[in-house]
Amino acid sequence: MDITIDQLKKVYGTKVALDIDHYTIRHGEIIGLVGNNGAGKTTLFRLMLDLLKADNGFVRIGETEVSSSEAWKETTGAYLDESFLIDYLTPEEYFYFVGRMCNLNRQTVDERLAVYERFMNDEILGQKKLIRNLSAGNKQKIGILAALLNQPELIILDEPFNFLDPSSQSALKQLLVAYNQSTGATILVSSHNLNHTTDISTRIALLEHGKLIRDLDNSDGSAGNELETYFAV
Ligand SMILES: Nc1ncnc2c1ncn2[C@@H]1O[C@H](COP(=O)(O)OP(=O)(O)OP(=O)(O)O)[C@@H](O)[C@H]1O
Repeated sequence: MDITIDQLKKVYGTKVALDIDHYTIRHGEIIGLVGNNGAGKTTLFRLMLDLLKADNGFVRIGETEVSSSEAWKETTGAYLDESFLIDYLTPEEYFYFVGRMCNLNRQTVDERLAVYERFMNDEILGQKKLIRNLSAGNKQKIGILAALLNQPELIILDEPFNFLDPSSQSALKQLLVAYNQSTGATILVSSHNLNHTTDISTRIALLEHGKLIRDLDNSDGSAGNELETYFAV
């Protein structure tokens, strides 16, 4: 299922937050989205998830414009920020709640989470703590795992390495690449960490001031140097 972005524009007052003429993401790609603060990364993800109304243009997932149908939600998993969580629930309650929305029983939820034991590192399940009392890193992990629960064909993660310790960052990279390879899913990840981005991405999109200024093939890991040079200036 390809994703098509066409003439997509979002403006706040006089500020152009995003202005992309055309961009296509092919099914199975891992796209790394990089760009300095305020470049438009989160705005792009919010438009892709129909959390924002575009001033012009559209995002299509497969044949469906995201703003005109809900069907794509069944095959899309996303975690952008803490607003995706329900902070008065325990992690288990939250996962079961998300599971129920996807018609997954508790046993299936438990089985699917068990695969990510290393990533959870004994700090998520069985803690008898509400999500609001967990560390920023563990909240981030809960959001990412909830996004994966329904085994989506498309995963969108905004700065998923934020707040994670180095071991968890490494575990997340392995987890995402393994998920992509075993399911053929498309994954979009924004990050300020160029090394992590180049480690996992097959293609890298560089956004600045709302414009897509580079579309770099990284299937052979070659985009790193160009990115280092660009950001060093
Ligand atoms: N609700 C809003 N009202 C006004 N301006 C906004 C709003 N949301 C975003 N912007 C502006 O749009 C631009 C793009 O913001 P966005 O959050 O998408 O960037 P980003 O690349 O995700 O940045 P960061 O790396 O800092 O998270 C910025 O100039 C930002 O100030």
